[in-house]
Amino acid sequence: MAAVTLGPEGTYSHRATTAVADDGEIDFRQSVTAIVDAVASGEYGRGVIPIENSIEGSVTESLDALAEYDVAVVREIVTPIRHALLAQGPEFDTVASHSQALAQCRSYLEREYPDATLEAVASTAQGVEFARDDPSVAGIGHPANAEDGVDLEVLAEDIQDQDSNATRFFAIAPAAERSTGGGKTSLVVYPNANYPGLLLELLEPFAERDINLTRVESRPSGQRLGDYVFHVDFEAGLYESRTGAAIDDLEELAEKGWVKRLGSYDTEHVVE
Ligand SMILES: O=C(O)C(=O)C[C@]1(C(=O)O)C=C[C@@H](O)C=C1
Repeated sequence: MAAVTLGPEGTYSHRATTAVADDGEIDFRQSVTAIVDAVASGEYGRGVIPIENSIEGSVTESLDALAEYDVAVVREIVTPIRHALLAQGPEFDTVASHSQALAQCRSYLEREYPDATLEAVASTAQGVEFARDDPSVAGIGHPANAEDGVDLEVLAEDIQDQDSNATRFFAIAPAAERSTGGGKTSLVVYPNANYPGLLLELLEPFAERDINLTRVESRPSGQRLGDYVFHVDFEAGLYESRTGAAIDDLEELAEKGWVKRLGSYDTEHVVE
């Protein structure tokens, strides 16, 4: 079953995908939304998208695409992210990378290259491609990208602002493959309401049943200012009766909006 992820070859998403692509066939898209769209339409059986980073937080395009498209989350992949600075030589004036990678190296870049122009591009691997084409550009990405094609110099390694830098990815599948088994579950809740205590009421169904929430993130609904969609992750499977009861309560609270079950899944830690 072919999988699709963020390209070109050599992105961190690509590395995470090799962990879950059964037959090794992997295609690439230039944006997370295009990946989710391709999986929702059934063009691909699997997709891998970045969700959250330990330094920079949510990948908001991914959260919004999960709220908008009908797909299932079938696995969570957590991988350490160790960035390198790659260029044809030390004389460059621009650093090109994914906005998440630039942000994860913010202190390093301000300290070592305060005058460099930072250019946000579609992915880390695309930034490295630009560096390969242009001596005035350096890329930030996985150090192994230096060896593909025309060699680049690895000017510095481990330039992320925290040694423990890690990113969480979701493997997604067409909605019909939604699983109820697995240790964690993700939901998206749109209450379409705003009153004192609403957020507290949304969290109570989990607290009452001793379900441990691992993340609550709000995103603008896009409908009007101050109106939010909530992404909720917790440690219980959809197959558990307590999860079903908690979701029943949520559906009642969100009677003017909706509750979307993204699926239950297990976590894989990929170390390179
Ligand atoms: O550009 C890449 O290599 C990606 O796979 C994207 C991405 C992200 O969006 O967070 C993935 C992992 C790292 O956190 C940096 C960038």
